[in-house]
Amino acid sequence: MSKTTGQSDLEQRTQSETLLEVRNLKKYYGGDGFFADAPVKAVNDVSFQIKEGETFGLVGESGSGKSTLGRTLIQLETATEGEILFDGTDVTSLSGSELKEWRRNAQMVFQDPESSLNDRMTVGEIIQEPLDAHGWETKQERRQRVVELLSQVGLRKEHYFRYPHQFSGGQRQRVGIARALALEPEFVVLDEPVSALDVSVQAKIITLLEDLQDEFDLTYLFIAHDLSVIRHICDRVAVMYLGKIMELGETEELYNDPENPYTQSLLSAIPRPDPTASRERIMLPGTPPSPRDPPKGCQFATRCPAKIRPPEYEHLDSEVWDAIERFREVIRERSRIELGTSDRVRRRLGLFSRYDDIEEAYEDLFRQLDLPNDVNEPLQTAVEQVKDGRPRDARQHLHNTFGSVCDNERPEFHTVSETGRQSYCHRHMSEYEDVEPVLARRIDEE
Ligand SMILES: Nc1ncnc2c1ncn2[C@@H]1O[C@H](COP(=O)(O)OP(=O)(O)OP(=O)(O)O)[C@@H](O)[C@H]1O
Repeated sequence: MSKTTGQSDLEQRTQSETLLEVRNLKKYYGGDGFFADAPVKAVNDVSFQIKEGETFGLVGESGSGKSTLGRTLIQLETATEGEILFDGTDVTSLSGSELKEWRRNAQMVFQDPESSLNDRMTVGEIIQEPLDAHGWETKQERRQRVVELLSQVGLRKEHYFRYPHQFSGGQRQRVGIARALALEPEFVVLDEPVSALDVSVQAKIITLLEDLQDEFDLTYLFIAHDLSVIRHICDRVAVMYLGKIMELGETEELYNDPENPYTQSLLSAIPRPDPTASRERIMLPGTPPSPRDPPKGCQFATRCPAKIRPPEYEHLDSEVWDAIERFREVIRERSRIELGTSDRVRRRLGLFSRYDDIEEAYEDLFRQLDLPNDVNEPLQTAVEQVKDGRPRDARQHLHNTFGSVCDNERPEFHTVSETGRQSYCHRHMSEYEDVEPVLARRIDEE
């Protein structure tokens, strides 16, 4: 990338061209066939752009869809729907030589250098393999290129004939990087490239990646669950949850002033050097829902500490509200279990069935709480419906009573800063209270 004097790297990258534009991308697994389960919605309608020369981060909990998104961008996976535009061409529709050319130009470095390198090949052969596959120049020039790559990633010529198992984790990752760079790609997906390494080695590999980016004008998609690594290396970052992007913007700004309740919760978990610093840890209740059955409204609705409530429950104690949300989670899970034949027979004979433990769940969650009538009645109705073998009705009943816009409608992306940061949350609409005071109140209550 050419540099203009007086501008920081970030300023230049902000102004630079879009390398890749992702539009409404979906990647579902399974779900084909009449009797199949619902598909796993690993990536569920995401749109963003990656600029030339930047490092774009993807962060989020395990299972949020980061690797699937990375693999789909370089066409190791076929997109279910949507577009990935590179130079105006949709790479999801490529085939034959055009697809081969895109695969040359877009490479991937994997998390685990242990298993991603073939232990029966020498390091030289491993790095040379993509050159051979693409018929790059002559055999002698390929050998020469490998020697050059070894030196570029900080290895030596004599390493050519060694085997991966003779190398340390850091050295193996250098081999993985050399292999990815062999065909001079423009775009590299780095999928947790340092998470399997010791901390001291991590720093060296990150420095190497930064140096290589400058030297070869590379654009990176950097995937990690480690928030500190992302903060260190990425210009911009997208925070993912259950297949969706929740917030996207410049890294420093997003880390200093997160706007989305999910980003706030995620960042609050980073240990702070100063224990008296103001940000309190937000404990997320429950577990992420199944990606086969994601919430219909906001993906984060079932766990959100700033969830919008129906007006009549606005002032309900947070402890009671959280217990209602957990109870809804239990019922949601019940409604996904189909009772087997023996369980159905047991129920008909009046014996204990898997649905009967709903009373226990109710007791565990609400025993110690003082429940107003307009809360307890719908809960009791739901308990009876589950015991009666109708968990789906119970789920719907609780949805009708306690559901809000967060359960019913997908949020829009809202611009939440002057630099154009985007956040996916209903609370950014003027008719609702902002996220910040709601979370502050909750933390005070705890
Ligand atoms: N080949 C596959 N077949 C079926 N489901 C899959 C497949 N690959 C991923 N998934 C599912 O897709 C969802 C997203 O997985 P993915 O690996 O992309 O998440 P991730 O954020 O990268 O998590 P991790 O950090 O644990 O790798 C998960 O629910 C996962 O189980």
